[in-house]
Amino acid sequence: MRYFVTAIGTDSGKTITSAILVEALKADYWKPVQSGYPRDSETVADLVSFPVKIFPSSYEFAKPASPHDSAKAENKIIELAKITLPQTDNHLIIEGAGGILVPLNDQDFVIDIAQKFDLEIILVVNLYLGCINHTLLSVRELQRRNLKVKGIVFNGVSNPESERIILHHSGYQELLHIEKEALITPLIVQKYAEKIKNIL
Ligand SMILES: Nc1ncnc2c1ncn2[C@@H]1O[C@H](COP(=O)(O)OP(=O)(O)OP(=O)(O)O)[C@@H](O)[C@H]1O
Ligand SMILES: C[C@H](N)[C@H](N)CCCCCC(=O)O
Ligand SMILES: [Mg+2]
Repeated sequence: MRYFVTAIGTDSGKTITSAILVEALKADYWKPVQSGYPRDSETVADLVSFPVKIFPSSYEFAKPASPHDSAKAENKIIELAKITLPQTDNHLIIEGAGGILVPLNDQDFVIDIAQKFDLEIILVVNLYLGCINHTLLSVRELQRRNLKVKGIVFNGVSNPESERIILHHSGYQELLHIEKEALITPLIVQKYAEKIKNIL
């Protein structure tokens, strides 16, 4: 299995979701493009219960910004052609940066990485007032591109009517709901990994 974890924005819970998926599948992990610190690869390694294989990012930048901007700050340009899928016989969890249409450069977007490698998508939706619109716009773009979507991970304080209308209009299934936790720990990650593993 290879899943590309994307979201309706940044700070949505992609990294915690990725750690849960890595734990559930005992998968390898790859963040193709990383902007800012802490590095998500390190966070995932700290959150899982086993020595996860982490593939190096194709691009890493210091500035915590949109990748096209982080690259520019270092006088670099991200080239989609130079992003190559790590080869592994194991399951692989791939984490995007920010949301779907976050620019890599003046032509390409984060979601083009998933499209290039024909990866199945897991969409993280963090629940806030405004998330319905942001989710349905993201869904429109995923559908316009004919991308295969495994389902949605809801993150945060439950809002049953927001969740229902998102599932209704998207046609996607709910894979998991992550509650607002006081602290994200390896034990919490294991708890959610148990819940999601049979649906992956
Ligand atoms: N359900 C939750 N309960 C408590 N804290 C959470 C929860 N989900 C996310 N967080 C915290 O919110 C912050 C942002 O989450 P996370 O790093 O997973 O976002 P992201 O979508 O991966 O962001 P990026 O676009 O930078 O990769 C982190 O500090 C994380 O620990
Ligand atoms: C630095 C941050 N944590 C992410 N890695 C990148 C978020 C880019 C968001 C760009 C945008 O949508 O305006
Ligand atoms: Mg992240």
